[in-house]
Amino acid sequence: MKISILQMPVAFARPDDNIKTLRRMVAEAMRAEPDVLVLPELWRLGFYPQPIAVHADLDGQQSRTVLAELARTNGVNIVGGTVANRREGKVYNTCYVFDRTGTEVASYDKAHLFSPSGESKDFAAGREMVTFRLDGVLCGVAVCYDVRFPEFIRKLALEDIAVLFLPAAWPASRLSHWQTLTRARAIENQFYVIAANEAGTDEQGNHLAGHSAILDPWGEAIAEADESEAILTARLRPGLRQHIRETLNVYADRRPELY
Ligand SMILES: O=C(O)CCC(=O)C(=O)O
Repeated sequence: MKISILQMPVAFARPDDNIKTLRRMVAEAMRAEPDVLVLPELWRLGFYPQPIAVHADLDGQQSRTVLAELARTNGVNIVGGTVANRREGKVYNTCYVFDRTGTEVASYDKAHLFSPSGESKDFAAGREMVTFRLDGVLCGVAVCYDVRFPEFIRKLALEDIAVLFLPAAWPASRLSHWQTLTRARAIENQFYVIAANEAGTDEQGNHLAGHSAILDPWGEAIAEADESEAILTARLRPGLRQHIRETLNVYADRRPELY
Protein backbone atom coordinates (compact mmCIF):
# COMPACT_ATOMS: atom_id res chain seq x y z
CA MET A 1 0.00 0.00 0.00
CA LYS A 2 1.45 3.35 -1.08
CA ILE A 3 0.27 6.32 0.97
CA SER A 4 0.47 10.05 0.24
CA ILE A 5 -0.19 12.63 2.93
CA LEU A 6 -1.29 16.05 1.71
CA GLN A 7 0.23 18.46 4.22
CA MET A 8 -2.02 21.36 3.23
CA PRO A 9 -1.64 25.03 4.06
CA VAL A 10 -5.17 26.01 5.10
CA ALA A 11 -6.81 29.39 4.51
CA PHE A 12 -8.83 30.38 7.58
CA ALA A 13 -12.62 30.22 7.00
CA ARG A 14 -12.29 30.12 3.19
CA PRO A 15 -13.68 26.74 2.06
CA ASP A 16 -13.55 27.53 -1.66
CA ASP A 17 -9.86 28.44 -1.52
CA ASN A 18 -9.12 25.29 0.47
CA ILE A 19 -10.99 23.12 -2.02
CA LYS A 20 -8.88 24.69 -4.79
CA THR A 21 -5.69 23.88 -2.85
CA LEU A 22 -6.96 20.35 -2.31
CA ARG A 23 -7.64 19.81 -6.03
CA ARG A 24 -4.21 21.15 -6.96
CA MET A 25 -2.43 18.94 -4.42
CA VAL A 26 -4.42 15.82 -5.36
CA ALA A 27 -3.48 16.29 -9.04
CA GLU A 28 0.18 16.62 -8.04
CA ALA A 29 0.08 13.69 -5.61
CA MET A 30 -1.49 11.33 -8.17
CA ARG A 31 1.73 11.43 -10.24
CA ALA A 32 3.25 9.08 -7.65
CA GLU A 33 0.27 6.70 -8.09
CA PRO A 34 -0.59 6.31 -4.40
CA ASP A 35 -3.23 3.87 -3.17
CA VAL A 36 -4.42 6.19 -0.40
CA LEU A 37 -4.50 9.98 -0.02
CA VAL A 38 -4.68 11.41 3.50
CA LEU A 39 -5.77 14.96 4.42
CA PRO A 40 -5.30 16.89 7.68
CA GLU A 41 -7.88 17.92 10.29
CA LEU A 42 -10.35 20.72 9.45
CA TRP A 43 -8.76 21.30 6.04
CA ARG A 44 -11.91 23.07 4.78
CA LEU A 45 -11.94 25.85 7.44
CA GLY A 46 -8.84 25.78 9.60
CA PHE A 47 -8.96 25.31 13.37
CA TYR A 48 -11.55 27.00 13.64
CA PRO A 49 -13.76 29.99 12.82
CA GLN A 50 -16.61 30.94 15.13
CA PRO A 51 -19.48 30.52 15.46
CA ILE A 52 -18.63 27.11 14.07
CA ALA A 53 -22.28 26.25 13.40
CA VAL A 54 -22.42 29.04 10.79
CA HIS A 55 -19.24 27.92 9.00
CA ALA A 56 -19.81 24.15 9.30
CA ASP A 57 -20.67 22.09 6.23
CA LEU A 58 -24.31 21.00 6.44
CA ASP A 59 -24.11 17.22 6.97
CA GLY A 60 -20.69 17.41 5.31
CA GLN A 61 -22.41 17.66 1.92
CA GLN A 62 -19.98 19.95 0.12
CA SER A 63 -16.92 18.11 1.44
CA ARG A 64 -18.31 14.65 0.81
CA THR A 65 -19.25 15.53 -2.75
CA VAL A 66 -15.75 16.86 -3.51
CA LEU A 67 -13.94 13.97 -1.77
CA ALA A 68 -16.11 11.30 -3.42
CA GLU A 69 -15.54 12.86 -6.84
CA LEU A 70 -11.76 13.07 -6.30
CA ALA A 71 -11.67 9.44 -5.16
CA ARG A 72 -13.73 8.22 -8.09
CA THR A 73 -12.09 10.22 -10.86
CA ASN A 74 -8.57 9.37 -9.66
CA GLY A 75 -9.38 5.79 -8.66
CA VAL A 76 -7.78 6.35 -5.24
CA ASN A 77 -8.82 5.72 -1.62
CA ILE A 78 -9.16 8.92 0.42
CA VAL A 79 -9.01 9.38 4.18
CA GLY A 80 -10.59 12.80 4.08
CA GLY A 81 -8.97 14.51 7.08
CA THR A 82 -11.79 16.07 9.06
CA VAL A 83 -14.60 18.48 8.35
CA ALA A 84 -16.78 20.51 10.74
CA ASN A 85 -20.27 19.31 9.87
CA ARG A 86 -23.65 20.25 11.25
CA ARG A 87 -26.28 17.61 11.79
CA GLU A 88 -29.25 17.36 14.11
CA GLY A 89 -28.44 20.77 15.61
CA LYS A 90 -24.88 19.85 16.61
CA VAL A 91 -21.47 20.25 15.01
CA TYR A 92 -19.10 17.28 14.78
CA ASN A 93 -15.45 17.12 13.71
CA THR A 94 -15.71 14.22 11.30
CA CYS A 95 -13.42 12.12 9.16
CA TYR A 96 -15.06 10.70 6.00
CA VAL A 97 -13.34 7.82 4.21
CA PHE A 98 -13.86 6.90 0.55
CA ASP A 99 -12.75 3.92 -1.50
CA ARG A 100 -11.52 4.01 -5.10
CA THR A 101 -15.05 4.00 -6.51
CA GLY A 102 -15.95 7.12 -4.50
CA THR A 103 -18.11 5.13 -2.09
CA GLU A 104 -18.05 6.36 1.51
CA VAL A 105 -16.81 3.40 3.56
CA ALA A 106 -16.58 5.01 7.03
CA SER A 107 -17.09 8.17 9.00
CA TYR A 108 -15.62 8.92 12.43
CA ASP A 109 -16.58 11.79 14.74
CA LYS A 110 -13.58 12.97 16.80
CA ALA A 111 -14.03 11.55 20.28
CA HIS A 112 -11.65 13.65 22.41
CA LEU A 113 -12.33 17.35 21.92
CA PHE A 114 -9.52 19.79 22.70
CA SER A 115 -10.96 21.68 25.69
CA PRO A 116 -8.05 24.21 25.99
CA SER A 117 -9.22 25.81 22.73
CA GLY A 118 -12.95 25.53 23.53
CA GLU A 119 -13.53 22.71 21.04
CA SER A 120 -15.47 20.73 23.65
CA LYS A 121 -17.99 23.60 23.96
CA ASP A 122 -18.41 24.26 20.26
CA PHE A 123 -18.44 20.68 18.97
CA ALA A 124 -20.22 17.49 20.00
CA ALA A 125 -17.99 14.50 20.76
CA GLY A 126 -18.10 11.25 18.85
CA ARG A 127 -19.25 8.16 20.68
CA GLU A 128 -17.76 5.35 18.61
CA MET A 129 -14.46 3.92 17.47
CA VAL A 130 -14.30 3.17 13.77
CA THR A 131 -12.42 0.63 11.67
CA PHE A 132 -12.65 0.05 7.91
CA ARG A 133 -10.90 -1.77 5.09
CA LEU A 134 -9.00 -0.10 2.25
CA ASP A 135 -7.91 -2.50 -0.49
CA GLY A 136 -8.50 -5.31 2.03
CA VAL A 137 -6.24 -3.78 4.75
CA LEU A 138 -7.90 -3.21 8.14
CA CYS A 139 -7.42 0.41 9.22
CA GLY A 140 -8.49 2.72 12.03
CA VAL A 141 -8.69 6.47 12.49
CA ALA A 142 -8.11 8.90 15.35
CA VAL A 143 -7.93 12.69 15.19
CA CYS A 144 -5.29 15.03 16.62
CA TYR A 145 -5.90 15.27 20.42
CA ASP A 146 -7.09 11.62 20.38
CA VAL A 147 -3.39 10.67 20.16
CA ARG A 148 -2.94 11.76 23.80
CA PHE A 149 -5.26 8.95 24.93
CA PRO A 150 -3.28 5.72 24.61
CA GLU A 151 -6.09 3.61 26.05
CA PHE A 152 -8.34 4.71 23.18
CA ILE A 153 -5.69 3.97 20.56
CA ARG A 154 -4.93 0.59 22.20
CA LYS A 155 -8.60 -0.33 21.84
CA LEU A 156 -8.30 0.28 18.09
CA ALA A 157 -5.09 -1.78 18.08
CA LEU A 158 -6.91 -4.67 19.74
CA GLU A 159 -9.22 -4.73 16.70
CA ASP A 160 -6.02 -5.77 14.87
CA ILE A 161 -5.75 -2.78 12.58
CA ALA A 162 -2.58 -2.60 10.48
CA VAL A 163 -2.67 1.16 9.90
CA LEU A 164 -3.80 4.08 12.07
CA PHE A 165 -4.65 7.29 10.21
CA LEU A 166 -4.22 10.42 12.31
CA PRO A 167 -5.37 13.69 10.70
CA ALA A 168 -4.38 16.70 12.82
CA ALA A 169 -4.17 20.48 13.12
CA TRP A 170 -1.30 20.39 15.59
CA PRO A 171 0.37 23.66 16.61
CA ALA A 172 4.09 24.34 16.18
CA SER A 173 4.36 25.26 19.86
CA ARG A 174 3.93 21.58 20.81
CA LEU A 175 5.86 19.97 17.96
CA SER A 176 7.87 17.76 20.33
CA HIS A 177 4.65 16.29 21.75
CA TRP A 178 3.41 15.54 18.23
CA GLN A 179 6.61 13.76 17.28
CA THR A 180 6.87 11.85 20.55
CA LEU A 181 3.24 10.78 20.84
CA THR A 182 2.84 9.66 17.23
CA ARG A 183 6.05 7.64 17.48
CA ALA A 184 5.09 6.14 20.84
CA ARG A 185 1.69 5.04 19.50
CA ALA A 186 3.45 3.30 16.56
CA ILE A 187 5.99 1.56 18.81
CA GLU A 188 3.64 0.44 21.57
CA ASN A 189 0.90 -0.77 19.22
CA GLN A 190 3.20 -2.10 16.51
CA PHE A 191 1.24 -0.68 13.62
CA TYR A 192 1.77 2.01 10.99
CA VAL A 193 0.81 5.56 12.03
CA ILE A 194 -0.02 7.98 9.23
CA ALA A 195 0.26 11.36 10.93
CA ALA A 196 -1.18 14.04 8.61
CA ASN A 197 -0.83 17.60 9.87
CA GLU A 198 -1.52 21.04 8.38
CA ALA A 199 1.26 23.39 7.27
CA GLY A 200 1.93 27.09 7.58
CA THR A 201 0.50 29.99 9.55
CA ASP A 202 -3.11 30.97 8.94
CA GLU A 203 -4.59 34.49 8.90
CA GLN A 204 -5.43 34.18 12.60
CA GLY A 205 -1.77 33.67 13.44
CA ASN A 206 -2.20 29.95 14.19
CA HIS A 207 1.19 28.45 13.43
CA LEU A 208 0.81 24.78 12.49
CA ALA A 209 3.61 22.31 13.11
CA GLY A 210 3.64 20.48 9.78
CA HIS A 211 6.01 17.53 10.30
CA SER A 212 3.55 15.01 8.95
CA ALA A 213 5.10 11.58 9.08
CA ILE A 214 4.64 7.98 8.06
CA LEU A 215 5.84 5.86 10.98
CA ASP A 216 6.40 2.15 10.62
CA PRO A 217 5.47 -0.43 13.31
CA TRP A 218 9.01 -0.13 14.73
CA GLY A 219 8.45 3.62 15.22
CA GLU A 220 10.80 4.69 12.42
CA ALA A 221 9.73 7.64 10.27
CA ILE A 222 9.93 6.24 6.74
CA ALA A 223 8.90 9.68 5.49
CA GLU A 224 8.73 13.00 7.31
CA ALA A 225 7.92 16.52 6.13
CA ASP A 226 9.22 19.82 7.44
CA GLU A 227 6.94 22.77 8.27
CA SER A 228 5.94 23.82 4.77
CA GLU A 229 3.35 22.54 2.30
CA ALA A 230 4.31 19.02 1.26
CA ILE A 231 3.15 15.81 -0.33
CA LEU A 232 4.67 12.95 1.62
CA THR A 233 4.67 9.50 0.03
CA ALA A 234 5.85 6.13 1.28
CA ARG A 235 5.10 2.49 0.64
CA LEU A 236 4.07 0.30 3.59
CA ARG A 237 5.76 -3.11 3.83
CA PRO A 238 3.08 -5.77 4.22
CA GLY A 239 5.17 -8.31 6.21
CA LEU A 240 6.85 -5.89 8.62
CA ARG A 241 4.15 -5.80 11.30
CA GLN A 242 4.02 -9.59 11.44
CA HIS A 243 7.82 -9.82 11.59
CA ILE A 244 7.99 -7.32 14.49
CA ARG A 245 5.24 -9.12 16.38
CA GLU A 246 7.06 -12.42 16.01
CA THR A 247 10.28 -10.85 17.36
CA LEU A 248 8.81 -8.80 20.22
CA ASN A 249 5.19 -9.66 20.83
CA VAL A 250 3.75 -7.20 23.36
CA TYR A 251 0.26 -8.49 22.61
CA ALA A 252 1.14 -11.96 23.87
CA ASP A 253 2.70 -10.48 27.05
CA ARG A 254 -0.09 -8.10 28.06
CA ARG A 255 -1.66 -8.55 31.52
CA PRO A 256 -5.16 -7.16 31.00
CA GLU A 257 -6.32 -8.74 34.27
CA LEU A 258 -4.15 -6.12 36.08
CA TYR A 259 -5.45 -3.08 34.22
O1 LIG B 1 -3.09 17.99 21.92
C1 LIG B 1 -2.61 19.01 21.41
O2 LIG B 1 -1.60 19.55 21.86
C2 LIG B 1 -3.23 19.63 20.20
C3 LIG B 1 -4.62 19.14 19.96
C4 LIG B 1 -5.36 19.89 18.93
O3 LIG B 1 -4.95 20.94 18.49
C5 LIG B 1 -6.59 19.32 18.39
O4 LIG B 1 -7.05 18.26 18.85
O5 LIG B 1 -7.13 19.91 17.44
